[in-house]
Amino acid sequence: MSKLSKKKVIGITGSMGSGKSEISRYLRKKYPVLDCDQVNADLLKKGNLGYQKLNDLRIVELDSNGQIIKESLASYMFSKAEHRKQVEAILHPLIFEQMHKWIYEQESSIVFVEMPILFEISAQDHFDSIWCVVADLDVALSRLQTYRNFTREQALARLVSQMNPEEKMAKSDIVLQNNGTVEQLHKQIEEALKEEKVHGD
Ligand SMILES: CC(C)(COP(=O)(O)OP(=O)(O)OC[C@H]1O[C@@H](n2cnc3c(N)ncnc32)[C@H](O)[C@@H]1O)[C@@H](O)C(=O)NCCC(=O)NCCS
Ligand SMILES: Nc1ncnc2c1ncn2[C@@H]1O[C@H](COP(=O)(O)OP(=O)(O)OP(=O)(O)O)[C@@H](O)[C@H]1O
Repeated sequence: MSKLSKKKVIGITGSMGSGKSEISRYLRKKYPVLDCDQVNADLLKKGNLGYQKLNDLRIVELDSNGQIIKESLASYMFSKAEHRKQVEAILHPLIFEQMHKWIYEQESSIVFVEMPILFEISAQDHFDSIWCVVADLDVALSRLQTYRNFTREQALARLVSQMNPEEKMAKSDIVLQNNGTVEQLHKQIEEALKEEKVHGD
């Protein structure tokens, strides 16, 4: 049980393009799932706290509507490790604040939080159990190029700044393999849910 609530809080992590969103989409039929990328996207919207803090530092480019141009923030962040740390130090505390507020508000006894860089930012203590989804690098790159309009170079720049899948697997409670079909992934999710229930509260 989470130290913060009487709910079982399960983190879903994995590298970019590994299949986290597909897992979340499936779980949402029965459980509340929070997407931390979405939380971050909301914080970056014009006028919100993340927007204000980054805009005050003049490190973001704005479009004609005054919204942050994500591509320019991404190239700033992923071009230099210290830039990434600077932006993360601003956004991560805000993301955690939103996450805890959301967990508190849920009525379900099991909730899920999709957090792509959970291990990179040592967020393990926020979760009772951690699921990691992995796909081979070539499989993930090809899915990102086909479905998400990334170039190979853009996808690789983010992937190299993330922890390697072997290390993530070793630190996780449950590993889901996603090199096969979506149906094969769904079967593994059902098995993982059974395991979580056996290990109970
Ligand atoms: C770089 C930004 C502007 C890109 O925005 P965009 O809408 O294109 O992508 P989105 O936010 O959906 O992220 C897509 C993927 O990029 C990767 N990514 C995002 N932030 C990071 C990061 N700090 N380190 C490594 N990879 C990252 C993750 O795999 C993530 O799932 C945005 O991700 C951002 O502001 N990141 C900093 C905040 C953060 O660390 N977010 C992760 C939340 S756990
Ligand atoms: N087993 C699969 N077979 C075919 N396509 C898949 C499979 N799993 C996921 N996909 C597709 O691959 C793309 C990447 O998967 P998904 O969005 O779930 O990954 P992700 O880990 O959430 O990525 P990101 O970190 O970029 O958000 C999506 O378009 C998704 O529909």
